[in-house]
Amino acid sequence: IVHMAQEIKDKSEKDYQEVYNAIAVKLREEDEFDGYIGYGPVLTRLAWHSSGTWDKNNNTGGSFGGTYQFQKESNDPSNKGLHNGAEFLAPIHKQFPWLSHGDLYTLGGVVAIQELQGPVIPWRPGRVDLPEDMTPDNGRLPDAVYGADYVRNFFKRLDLNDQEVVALMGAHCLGRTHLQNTGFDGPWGAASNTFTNEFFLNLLNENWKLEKNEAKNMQWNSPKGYMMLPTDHALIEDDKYMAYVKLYATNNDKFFEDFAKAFKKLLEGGITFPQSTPTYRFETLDSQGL
Ligand code: HEM
Ligand SMILES: Nc1cccc2nccn12
Repeated sequence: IVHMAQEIKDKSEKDYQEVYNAIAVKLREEDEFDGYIGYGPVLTRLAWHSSGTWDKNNNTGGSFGGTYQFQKESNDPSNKGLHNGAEFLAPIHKQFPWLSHGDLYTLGGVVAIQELQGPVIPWRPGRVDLPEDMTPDNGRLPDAVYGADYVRNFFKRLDLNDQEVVALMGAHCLGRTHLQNTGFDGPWGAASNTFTNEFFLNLLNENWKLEKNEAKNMQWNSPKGYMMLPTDHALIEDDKYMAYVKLYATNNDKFFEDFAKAFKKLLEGGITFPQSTPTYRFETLDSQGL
């Protein structure tokens, strides 16, 4: 299967910056969601989950077709809680009906990362809505209970290597786990809505204890009230992953640079873009003085 992005002839950078700004203003205004964490984290997770269904071996799934809009995909148990992000974006889709669902879900993640003071994520438009019968099966997203070998093998299907996997996992600096969504709890300490390299600093500096949580799942907890999933902790159990954890803990610029590249790659998995498609680097509200 080839997913060829369509050439968008009648929309300019200004039009897409207008969509970016509409999402960013709504994000700034609706700050009370999830105990004043806001919608940034769940929008980031929605962009990742709508892209993470891709299978490089047969080029099915991925962000191209916007199939998260169909219940078969949004009701995947792996997607529990993401409806909050989709409901946040619904009015944006009404305001800009020319934007495809695939472009909407991925752009939402770009806005979230950039407005939470993360790196600029280069982004290309042109994803095309696919019919419901092209929705990939459930079960393509990762479980949290396994170790390094599982993580490494899982991300091979998304064509992502050790360095890209560690960089991307840094997005777990955002938001929180919710017992009612995934059976993981915490952090009891302040959950963050600012994009930093603290995930890596916490991994290296906290005193982690493996404990059974209220949902009978094992998770790593620290005295300061932070938590890590088994798949998070796996990054300091494996020498190859550990080298990148240390790199990103000590070099925030390198983390930002590598995260931006890996997140773009994740959001574009399986898509062929025409040579003529521009790559947009959007301004944040702050940098526009808005
Ligand atoms: C081994 C791979 C991964 C696993 C097993 C995993 C698992 C999880 C789990 C269990 C949660 C808690 C969800 C909830 O209870 O509401 C979560 C949250 C989150 N994940 Fe991941 N994740 C993985 C990779 C990623 C990647 C690659 C990204 C983005 C680049 C990401 C971004 C997020 C964000 C932003 C949240 C917070 C969501 C919120 O606060 O509502 N995760 N993840
Ligand atoms: N915030 C958050 C979300 C998901 C996973 C995770 N591990 C450590 C922190 N964290």
